[in-house]
Amino acid sequence: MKKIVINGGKRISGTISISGAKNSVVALIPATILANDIVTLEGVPDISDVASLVEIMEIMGAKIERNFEEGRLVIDTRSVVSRPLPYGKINSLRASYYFNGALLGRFGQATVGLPGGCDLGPRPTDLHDKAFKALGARKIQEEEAEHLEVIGDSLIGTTIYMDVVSVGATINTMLAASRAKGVTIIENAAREPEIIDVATLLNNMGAQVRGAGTDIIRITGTEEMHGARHTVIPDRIEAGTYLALAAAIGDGVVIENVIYEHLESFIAKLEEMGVRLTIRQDSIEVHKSENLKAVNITSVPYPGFATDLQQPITPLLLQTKGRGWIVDTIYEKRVNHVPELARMGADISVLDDRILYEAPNELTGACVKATDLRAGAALVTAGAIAKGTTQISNIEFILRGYDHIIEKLTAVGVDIQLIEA
Ligand SMILES: CC(=O)N[C@H]1[C@@H](OP(=O)(O)OP(=O)(O)OC[C@H]2O[C@@H](n3ccc(=O)[nH]c3=O)[C@H](O)[C@@H]2O)O[C@H](CO)[C@@H](O)[C@@H]1O
Ligand SMILES: C=C(OP(=O)(O)O)C(=O)O
Repeated sequence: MKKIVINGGKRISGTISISGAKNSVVALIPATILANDIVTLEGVPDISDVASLVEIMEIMGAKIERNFEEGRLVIDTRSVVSRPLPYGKINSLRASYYFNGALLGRFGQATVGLPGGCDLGPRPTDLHDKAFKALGARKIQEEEAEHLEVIGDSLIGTTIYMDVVSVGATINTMLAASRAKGVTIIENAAREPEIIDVATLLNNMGAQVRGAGTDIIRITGTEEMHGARHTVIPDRIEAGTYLALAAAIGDGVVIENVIYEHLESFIAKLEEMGVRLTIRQDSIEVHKSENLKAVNITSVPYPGFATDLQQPITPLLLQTKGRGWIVDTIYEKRVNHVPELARMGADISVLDDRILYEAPNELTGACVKATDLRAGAALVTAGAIAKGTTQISNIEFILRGYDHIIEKLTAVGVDIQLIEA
């Protein structure tokens, strides 16, 4: 079993370069199935979610050349067949549900094991079902998988209103509708940058997706799609994680390969706290920041404060002065980092789905458990801030989404190691 060990309490400085976005690439890889051709993805992060998706794609018959050093995947989907994708690998990540939209679009049928991903409380998929049904597919629930099949000759475009803003359901609908007959309109669509990234790839593959990034997306289905080359956008969540770390213990840290506009609500909170930043074309410099103020955070759909960043920013909040709270309106049970931070000496608790904290806190190293991906990122940050040694177990969650985290943090002066325990 692997663990991360951090000897914390040291100041950091230098440059961290951000990798391609996990929450984009996990949709881009299944999207390549729609092409029946060769698609090259650049800027692919070396994370275990990508490794799992590559394995699943190979089981389906895709031929994949991977060069993780250069961040490139060349995916040939010409010999992909729609075979049942069982539980197991599929269940190791959430994004396996994008195979439903992609396989349904290309083959008119899909049998995919139930999705997994981090335990953030209930993670329903009723809106995905609603969209597939509206497009003319029926679902047969099997024991550990679901089977989808087109009822008539093909999927038929229609108007779909999303009752809740959902990244997953918006992307899955775009995937299936790209190969449907006629026009599909998604109303109340999610507006995350990852949705624009997926739409860009689909359009480069010959689809006609218009309006991605707004809450109305219009997809004109096409019979044929083809190969393309695409560079994944930078990971705004990885960037936010390291910006928060730099604000807590940095003596000048540059986070490069970022798109500032994707991080506006996060940066606004850092500025409200008093963090000193210089924003450049594609990098953000975090200066040594002192006397930070406690702030309140409410996570909401983009362009609001991202749910994925509420856990990674928590250790920084603990270094401010005052009282504050966090409410996650997307996943209200996303609070598993709280008891672990309390074990490190934080004055933090959960009351009625609201995280309450009082700062400043002197954190001390402890043995803690990463219960999910972003809780794990929060513990890495807390471990780097804390005095003494922190041992983090369950780190496979962290490796789902952070490319070369040990190397990147070592380079700026964090005393961090991966050990076999
Ligand atoms: C809007 C939002 O911030 N989405 C985040 C969500 O995406 P993810 O794709 O996991 O979740 P969705 O965006 O689909 O879900 C948003 C909300 O809609 C609800 N829902 C979703 C699908 C459905 O069929 N029915 C339903 O009720 C969910 O319970 C949740 O409360 O988690 C990802 C991983 O942490 C983040 O990267 C996304 O930014
Ligand atoms: C929880 C996350 O991912 P997933 O939806 O894949 O579990 C995340 O990226 O923070």
